[in-house]
Formats: sequence, C-alpha cells, structure tokens
Amino acid sequence: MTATEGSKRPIRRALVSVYDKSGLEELAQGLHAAGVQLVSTGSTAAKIAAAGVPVTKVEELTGFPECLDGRVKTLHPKVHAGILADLRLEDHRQQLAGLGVEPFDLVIVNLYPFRETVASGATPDECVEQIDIGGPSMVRAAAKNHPSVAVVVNPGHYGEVLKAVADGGFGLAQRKRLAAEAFQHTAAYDVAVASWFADGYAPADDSAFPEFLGATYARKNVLRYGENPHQGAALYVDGSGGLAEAEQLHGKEMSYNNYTDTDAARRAAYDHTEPCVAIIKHANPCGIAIAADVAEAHRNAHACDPLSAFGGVIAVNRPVSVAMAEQVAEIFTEVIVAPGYEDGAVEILARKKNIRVLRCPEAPSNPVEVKPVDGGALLQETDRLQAEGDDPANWTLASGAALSDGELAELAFAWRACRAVKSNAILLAKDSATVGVGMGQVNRVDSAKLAVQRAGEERARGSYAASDAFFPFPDGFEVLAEAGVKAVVQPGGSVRDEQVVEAAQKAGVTMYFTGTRHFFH
Ligand SMILES: NC(=O)c1ncn([C@@H]2O[C@H](COP(=O)(O)O)[C@@H](O)[C@H]2O)c1NC=O
Repeated sequence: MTATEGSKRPIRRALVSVYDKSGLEELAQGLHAAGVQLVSTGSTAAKIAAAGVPVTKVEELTGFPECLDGRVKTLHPKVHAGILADLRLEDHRQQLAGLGVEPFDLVIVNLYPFRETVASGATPDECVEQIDIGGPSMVRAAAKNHPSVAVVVNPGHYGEVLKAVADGGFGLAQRKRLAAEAFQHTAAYDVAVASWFADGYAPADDSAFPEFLGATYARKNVLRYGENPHQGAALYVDGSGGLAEAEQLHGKEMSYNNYTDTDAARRAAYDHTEPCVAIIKHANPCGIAIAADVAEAHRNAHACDPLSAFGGVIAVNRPVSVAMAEQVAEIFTEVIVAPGYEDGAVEILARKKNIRVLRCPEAPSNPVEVKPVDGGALLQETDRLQAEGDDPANWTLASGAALSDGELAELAFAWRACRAVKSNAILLAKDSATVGVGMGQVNRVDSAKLAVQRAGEERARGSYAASDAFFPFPDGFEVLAEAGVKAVVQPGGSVRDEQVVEAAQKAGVTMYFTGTRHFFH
C-alpha cells in the first residue's frame, strides 16, 4: 500500500537521549502509560528511572559500555540500524530480524549546548567537548528515515508526542515536518560549529574575515508584502534579539518598510549619549535632536521638518515619557520604538489605532553588516563612531577661530547626526537639533543646497554644518558659507583641501577636519 500524507505509524519503541531534560519526566511517564518501550542514554535514563518509568539503558542494548566521557554512547550499529531501517521494505525488516535488532518508531534527542558554551567564555577545549557527535547522527538518521520514524528535537513538542501516541502515531505529513525541523536543528548546529572553527579557533589565515560565512535564520513572520506591494516578504530572526525580535505593544502589523526605517531610526538615535529622538522617513532623518529629556528632544526633532515627519518612524534612546507620548499622539506616526515606556505612555500612544509601538531594550549591536550583491555578499565591520575621528578633542582646526566648548558641542552634534543621513550628506544643526538635512544627492553641492533650502534662510544662518565626506571642490562649502553657517565639520583629505580651506578662510567660517569619513548608503 502506498503511504499517504495521513498514514500513521504506531509508536511502540522510543529512543530518548536529551541534554535539555525539561519535560522529560512527564514525557517518559506518558509514553510508558501508552505502552511505549523506552531506550535511553546515561543521565537521561537515570532521570527516567528516577521518575519510576522502566527504561532500557542503551549500553544494555548495544552490549557495549558508554565510554570516553560520553563520546561514545549511541554510536553503534544496533542503535543506528534500529533508526535507519526503512520499514516499508520487506528486505529491511528481514535484515533487522536476522541481526536481532528491533526498530525505533520515535527518536527524541536534543544536543549538547555548543553555542551556549562558547557564549559563556569557556576554554577552547571545553567548547570542543560540547560538540555533540552521537546526537546529530541519530537526529539526521531518524529525519532521513521519516517514512518509518518520527524525530523530535524540541521539548516544546512533547505534548504533541503524547497526543500522537494516543492517536495511533504521527501521520506521514507530521513526520516530514518533524524531519524538516530536525534537519534545521542540525544544520544550525553545524553552522555554529563551523563558524567557531573558521572565526577564531582555526582560522585559515590572519584575515579579520573568516573563510566561511555561515548564518542561520528562522522565519518569524510572513509580511503583508515587501518594499512594494508586488514583492512578497518575510521577517527572519537569528536569535540575537534586537529589532527583529522587538516586542510590539500596540498597533498594526509591522511592514517591510517599517522595519527598514525603524532600523535606520534606531541607528540614528543610539549615536548620541544624551536623550535623543530621531524621526525617519524612507531611511533618512527628517529630524534628530538631543535634549535634557525625550519630550523636549522630540519637540525639537519634529520642528526640523514637520511636513516630512508626517507618517514618520520615531526612535528614542531612552524610555518614552508620558509628556512625549502626548506629543506623539497628536502626530500621524507609523512606528515608535524605544527601550521602554513610562507608566501610561503606551495607553496614550494607543489612542491612535494604527501606530506601531515597539519595545526593544537592547541598543543596536550587530558587529558586522552583510550586503547581498549579485552572486555573493559583502561583509563589513559595522560603521561606528570612532574615538579618534569623531571626538572633537581629536579634530584639527583647518580654518577660522577655534570654537568655544559649547559651540564645539553643537558642531559635534551635527557631525554625529550627519552619520544617519544617506550619502552625499550635508546636515545643518542649531541648539542640538537638526534644522536642514540634504541627503542622498549624487553631488555634494546639491546636498548643500538641499540642506540650506530645507533649513530656510533664518535657521541656516548661524547654524553648524557637517559633511559626511570631504568637499572635492570649494563649491559645496560655498553654498553653506553663503547661507551664513557658523562652522563646518568635514573629514578633510581631498586633493583640493587647500582650496576648500582657502574658501573657508575667505568667508570667515570656522572649519574642522575629523580625519574620519561616514559614508552611508
Ligand atoms: N557520543 C554519543 O554516542 C552520544 N549519543 C548521544 N549523545 C548526546 O548525549 C546527550 C544525552 O546524554 P545523557 O543522557 O547522558 O545526558 C544528548 O544531548 C545526545 O545528543 C552523545 N554524545 C555526544 O556525542
């Protein structure tokens, strides 16, 4: 008879070998009560026996002692033939009978905690010892043989196991799903081991970049659509927390663009140590401000460009206060993300049905950024503010009078905020808030014009200007000088720096060089 997706296989004999023993006693008792024979390894068997459930030790089955500190327990033909026999085949059934091997119908295994051991800062020898060998072998064998065997790697499924046992076993479709999950489990495990070897323990060379780039993600949500409605999209998580696993406290489902904008907003807000609010549209800031409290920072950030802030995404680097929530509740906002919310703040925000309210306690922390390119991927260290080039104490005065401490802090704010703007970026700031942002232009002159235009004459005059990269010619700077900016900060490093500095001197504008560039694409 051909197996159909519903074909059940009764469960009479189970092999249980688990590192994570949560739920084990209830599982063993339930299986035993349903008449399932249990075979198990060392401390798993001990725990099952202690729960009053009869269990055969694997060494009784193999006639070979568990040895070498547990490195060899289940690695034996009597175990693997029992897992791998395709019971649909008369020939396999006869071979098992001839060999005196009984088949397993259910394999329950979870693996040594390799990743957790590495994360704990254990020694290399301790990490190596936590590479499970027998467990993945059983899991892969059982998953391969899913037409005959059900494999369970997740203690969260024990309830379903007991239900299936009582219902005559798992159907083929269920066994396939369990096998899929099992292969994902061993694949992720192997990627973790291979990455650890390539990235530190046994590197191919002295490059800062590993020879092997492995990553595994689990699908968290299928999104309504991608960047555009005709593009399908889904969100995946890597288990490290962060925005992808932020808690949504209110509002509509997050969209693809909401995620990309919220990511950009958090990047901008966490560039500042003071209370900061960043408002983002299409991955660019339409307002960033720092202040004594988040409500004031929000007012100032919003004032930068209220027109563009309509439908924006807001990130805050401190908990949202009630006062700030009252302000945000008045403005159409797509998303607000913060590490927390004062009592009552979420309720105020929730007056607007659709605003997505996210709580994400951790600051952005990806050490590297991966960007797909056709046929491959680029990996780079995440751009961070550098003590060297981003601290005004290390800047070089290239033109004009040195700024006072207060003025220098204003220019430093402009410089930090400029890092959040897509290149070519020119940003004008006043009173620790952006007033004009020129983003994403293909030449620096147009970015300067855009920043000045968005600031308006009055706000541009006396403002502090930052440029994410050097001015290749004096023309971009001259746009800022004509608008009456007080000071300009830029990396310097152009072959025409001299001409740019000369223009600054002529215009009587203070100019600092950072020596550090922050392109952002
Ligand atoms: N070497 C083997 O034959 C072997 N067989 C099973 N294991 C692992 O041993 C653990 C269970 O051992 P115990 O029952 O002793 O706690 C499981 O995580 C299982 O994946 C093994 N250990 C490591 O490879």
